[in-house]
Amino acid sequence: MLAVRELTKRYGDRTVVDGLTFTVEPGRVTGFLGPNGAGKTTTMRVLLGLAAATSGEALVDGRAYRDLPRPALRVGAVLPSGPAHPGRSARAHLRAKAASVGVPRDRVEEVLEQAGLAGAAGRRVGGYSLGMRQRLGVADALLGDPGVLLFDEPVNGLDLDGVRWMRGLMRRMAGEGRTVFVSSHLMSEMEAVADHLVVVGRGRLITDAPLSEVIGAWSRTHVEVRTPDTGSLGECLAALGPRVRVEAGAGLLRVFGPSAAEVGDLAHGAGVRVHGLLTREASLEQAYLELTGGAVEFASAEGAR
Ligand SMILES: Nc1ncnc2c1ncn2[C@@H]1O[C@H](COP(=O)(O)OP(=O)(O)OP(=O)(O)O)[C@@H](O)[C@H]1O
Repeated sequence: MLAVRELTKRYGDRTVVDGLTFTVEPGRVTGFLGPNGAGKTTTMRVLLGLAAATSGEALVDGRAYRDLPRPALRVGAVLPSGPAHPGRSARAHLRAKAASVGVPRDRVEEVLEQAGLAGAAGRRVGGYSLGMRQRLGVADALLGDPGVLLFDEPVNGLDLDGVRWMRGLMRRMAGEGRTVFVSSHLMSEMEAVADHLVVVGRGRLITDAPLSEVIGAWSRTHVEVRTPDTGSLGECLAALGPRVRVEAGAGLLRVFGPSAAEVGDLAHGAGVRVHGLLTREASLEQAYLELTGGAVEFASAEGAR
């Protein structure tokens, strides 16, 4: 289990994590979601003892990382930097680590197998593809058979096979009762893998809730209509009464309530030209945009509009 309590991290006069409190429970995949620069990596680094908290605490199984006896047996992390020296083979790297953390040598072959790297284990890591380096990161994290696993943007740079494999691995690890905490800014990825979400923006907690609850509360299936005559169609829709809600944009209406067929028929009946009609299902992406709209640190001018 992970517990972050009132965690604050400052770099100079910049507060990048700001009084963050949440727990990550075992037996499920918890997604750690937030815009670029929201403080996800920093929080993970504090949990892993790689950065010091300015105040508050970040605990693994009730203790700060530095106070964990044999931490590699408690917590494993898959980080974007990857674990190994490029001149070494994966096997040599893992054997050295096994010796230093007191894990039997046989375990190296097991984790190489689990990570799908057995066939390439004798090759220099410097020649590995990004996907193979990610797999080595997984083998490294699993070496001590830890109950807690952290993944920082684990599918970055992976091909479809790699993405599916990584998803399966995270689900399996949670199914075995481990604590699985995974950061990402990829909505589709989180929707596919997470049971629970911790969403942050500008270092602060935005929400901590089951995935289904986040989608249910912050996103609704609706119909998107592109029309050069938003005014007339908007009026027809408003006449349908309170079961219909309409949001207007430039040449675009978002219609909550009726189906796409109803909206299309209504437009046809009213002689309004429609250039596009699309059902947008409730999704994490929609929910996330609602939730984090005000918290994006590096928005493009287009995004900000
Ligand atoms: N060592 C450091 N010194 C100074 N500033 C830092 C340091 N590490 C991170 N930051 C800043 O802290 C902020 C939060 O960064 P962090 O990497 O934790 O965010 P993130 O949520 O993981 O974002 P991303 O999705 O872009 O990785 C960023 O603005 C970053 O520039």
